[in-house]
Amino acid sequence: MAPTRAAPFSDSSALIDFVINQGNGVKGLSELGLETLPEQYIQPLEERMCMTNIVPEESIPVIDMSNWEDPEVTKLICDAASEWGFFQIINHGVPVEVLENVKDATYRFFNLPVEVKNMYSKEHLPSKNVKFGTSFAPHAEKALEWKDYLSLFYVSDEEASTFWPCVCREQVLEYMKKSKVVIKQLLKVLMKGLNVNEIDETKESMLMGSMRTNLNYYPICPNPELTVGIGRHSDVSTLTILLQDEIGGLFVRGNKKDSWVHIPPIKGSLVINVGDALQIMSNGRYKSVEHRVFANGSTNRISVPIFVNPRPTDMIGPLTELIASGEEPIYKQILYSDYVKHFFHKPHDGKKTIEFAEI
Ligand SMILES: CC(C)(COP(=O)(O)OP(=O)(O)OC[C@H]1O[C@@H](n2cnc3c(N)ncnc32)[C@H](O)[C@@H]1OP(=O)(O)O)[C@@H](O)C(=O)NCCC(=O)NCCSC(=O)/C=C/c1ccc(O)cc1
Ligand SMILES: O=C(O)CCC(=O)C(=O)O
Ligand SMILES: [Fe+2]
Repeated sequence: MAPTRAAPFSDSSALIDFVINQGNGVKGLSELGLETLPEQYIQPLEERMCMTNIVPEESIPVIDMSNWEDPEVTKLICDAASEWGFFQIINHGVPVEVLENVKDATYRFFNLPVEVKNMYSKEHLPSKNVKFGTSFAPHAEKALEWKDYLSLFYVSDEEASTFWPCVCREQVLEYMKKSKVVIKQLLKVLMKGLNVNEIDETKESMLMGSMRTNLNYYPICPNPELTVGIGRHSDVSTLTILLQDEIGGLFVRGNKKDSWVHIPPIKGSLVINVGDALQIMSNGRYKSVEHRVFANGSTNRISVPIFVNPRPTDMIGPLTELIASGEEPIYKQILYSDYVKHFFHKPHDGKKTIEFAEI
């Protein structure tokens, strides 16, 4: 590790150049051994961890998927999706070694030399489906987030073998493939909870027509209390399947006013959350809930979400079955790629994205 330095950058543009343009990311910053957090990462007071009202006595449901068709289990799933928007699943059928392999692969990717990782940045790769980046929307954010990521949009195995980094390709593909079984089970249960008993081809495309896996890397941070790993947001997916490591730091908005609830790591479990697309399709019945990730002062952390999405070309809106049964639609029909573009073009701002779809 380089000797400890307080402020190695002459000005703000030198730091931005190092982190974003040269592709060193926050991992590069972290490895400089900075004593203090660069000011670009200092979040407004209200977004910081010290201002957060954490409720230790609450926790999201943990659901055993062994008997996923049992009415008691299906009720737990539907209730969790409408009350919390988040739950953890155990005995979900995705082999532990598949999960361990994808975590190892995440470290392998981020430990590559900067020049190699940089080949996967937007500027350097001809494919739009692979993106190595940092923070969320660095050109639009007032304060940056302490996170680097690799985002992999799945098109086909052939496309992946051409463009995805070979150090993680097979492991991510296997993780996606093995997760599909439990994704289908969850969607079947959630649709049944809305009295939608058949998932035909059109509906399957709307629910899970495209998938994106992100490898998130949150390096050790000086002054973690001043910044965030990821700011408050809800996902724009239908469902997100999240693998986190044993470090912790993911918080979800609780049911009490202004409260936040920690999602404790459980070995072998997966965190499931409802995204905006499912909130829209269920006409508000299932909730996509704000969540955020704290920065950590002593340990690197990784997480690997699979975002299960409609296809970019799908029109999404409240399901016809719900409207036919007499419900008043609260969301309009929108082109899914317009919704996602709206999300990516602005900094994280909690639950605001969904206003784009409101009538
Ligand atoms: C609308 C997309 C995303 C892009 O369309 P495009 O017209 O080809 O436009 P660009 O590729 O130029 O991307 C538009 C902007 O979004 C940015 N972007 C394009 N994917 C990405 C990307 N995965 N990451 C972070 N910027 C991106 C991209 O860099 C660019 O930023 P900028 O150059 O500043 O205009 C299109 O690929 C699409 O419809 N994809 C399929 C659906 C899809 O990916 N859904 C997303 C599910 S992801 C999700 O639920 C949550 C993600 C999330 C991620 C990070 C968080 O911190 C929190 C949550
Ligand atoms: O790192 C985590 O635990 C959560 C990541 C997340 O919310 C996201 O990538 O959308
Ligand atoms: Fe998220």
